[in-house]
Amino acid sequence: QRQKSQEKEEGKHGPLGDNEMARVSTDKKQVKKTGLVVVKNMKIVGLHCSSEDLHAGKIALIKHGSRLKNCDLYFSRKPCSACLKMIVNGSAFERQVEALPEEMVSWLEPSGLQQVFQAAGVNRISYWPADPEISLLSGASGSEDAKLDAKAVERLKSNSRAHVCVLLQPLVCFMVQFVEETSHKCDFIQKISKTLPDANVDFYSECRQERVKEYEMLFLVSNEELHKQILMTIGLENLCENPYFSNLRQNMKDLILLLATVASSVPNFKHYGFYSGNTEQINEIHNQSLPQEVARHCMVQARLLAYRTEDHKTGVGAVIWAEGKSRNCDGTGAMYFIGCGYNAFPAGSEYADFPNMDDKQKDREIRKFRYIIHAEQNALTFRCQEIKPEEKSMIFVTKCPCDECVPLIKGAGIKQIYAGDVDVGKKKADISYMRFGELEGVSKFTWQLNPSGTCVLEQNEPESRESKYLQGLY
Ligand SMILES: Nc1ccn([C@@H]2O[C@H](COP(=O)(O)OP(=O)(O)OP(=O)(O)O)[C@@H](O)[C@H]2O)c(=O)n1
Repeated sequence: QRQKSQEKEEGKHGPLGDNEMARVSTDKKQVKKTGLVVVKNMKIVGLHCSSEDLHAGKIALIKHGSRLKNCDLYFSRKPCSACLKMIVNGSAFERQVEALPEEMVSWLEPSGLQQVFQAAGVNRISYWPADPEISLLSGASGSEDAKLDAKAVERLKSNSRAHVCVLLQPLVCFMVQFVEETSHKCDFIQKISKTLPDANVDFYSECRQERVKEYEMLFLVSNEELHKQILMTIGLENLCENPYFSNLRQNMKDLILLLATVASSVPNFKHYGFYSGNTEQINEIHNQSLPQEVARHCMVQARLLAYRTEDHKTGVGAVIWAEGKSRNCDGTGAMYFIGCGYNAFPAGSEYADFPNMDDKQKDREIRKFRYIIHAEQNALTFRCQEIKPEEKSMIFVTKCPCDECVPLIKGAGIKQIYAGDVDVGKKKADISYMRFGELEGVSKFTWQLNPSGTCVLEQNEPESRESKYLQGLY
């Protein structure tokens, strides 16, 4: 197909010259996948990824437009000049207006000023301090274009109101250890150990090692000298001296280890995945589950969120995605982010505003359960997009939805639930999990061994379907 459209193009404009072709192909190679999180008032309002045609920053502009005003953007690579110039565009406007004499400002009012402020840009742009979006890794010393781009980025940065920075704090003490222990004990790993008691006990550590390698490849410049050169080119020469450089590398490695640990709690192991027990259900196109790799990825997002919990004992995370009717410009394909949440006391409450005892506490009045907002409830409350009844929307929850949440999820029009079912059918002291098993009209995909005995992905997922999604999610 690509060849055909290329021929068509050539018919219109004449074939591309050799130089032009070479430029196009190096351009493609230089643009590495970039992830981007858009945050407004401490709330995630967008999760994007670069696609074949567009960088993540441009996608955010297309999707949010002037709603990017006052947002914080978190990039997995330093954005290139083409993205940055658009993103800081509005902020420069605001600065100009601030500098205008008072008479001129009033002259601009009412409609003129309003327009200027509507165009105003983002607050802060943070990026991961490794290889930038226009890769400097293509040659030992980086290609000329990439270096020029890095210079342009610096220039745009120093002339913009938006604060462009690296945010990489050391993890709190014992964080990795805590995450490892909790990941090891999470419902997904527990289910494998229960259903396959003689599975290699070390499968969890093996998965973790694999993930660490994978993420180091993605996020770390393995050669330290090369990393220093990159930092120097992207204007971070002050981080190249020790102890700053070694601290930076250590913080990056710790975070990679933490991500890999969380990811290995939803492991790619044997034929485990999110499956529906009801085979009739999976035959209907609308109810088809996502490719396993994508479902696992979204569940890892939910697992990460669970660490923000305000519950002393159990963290739960939930993420809602929807699939539009057609593939759009985002690297996440037709899938787009709706909202996310974790279990916590009502937003804005202070420490000790509410009781926080668990069900072991005899006095029922000081137990937490009447006050804690469940992860699914927060995801629904703080969603940034509407849930459209005609679209396939899905929620990923790290724990089985309880009786309070099941009717909410169904009532909100969510079509699919991905969850664990370890507690299903249980009536605990304060929370019951009876309704999930009986729930109808919403497809349920629970973490289990593939009931059909073979790997569904190999059996009937054409490769294109898997890659259609995966393209964007990493
Ligand atoms: N689908 C769910 C299920 C539970 N939770 C949260 O998970 C925590 C613990 O739930 P659970 O372990 O099922 O309840 P209990 O065993 O009663 O918890 P505890 O022993 O801590 O009282 C609670 O904060 C609850 O709000 C949630 O957010 N979403």
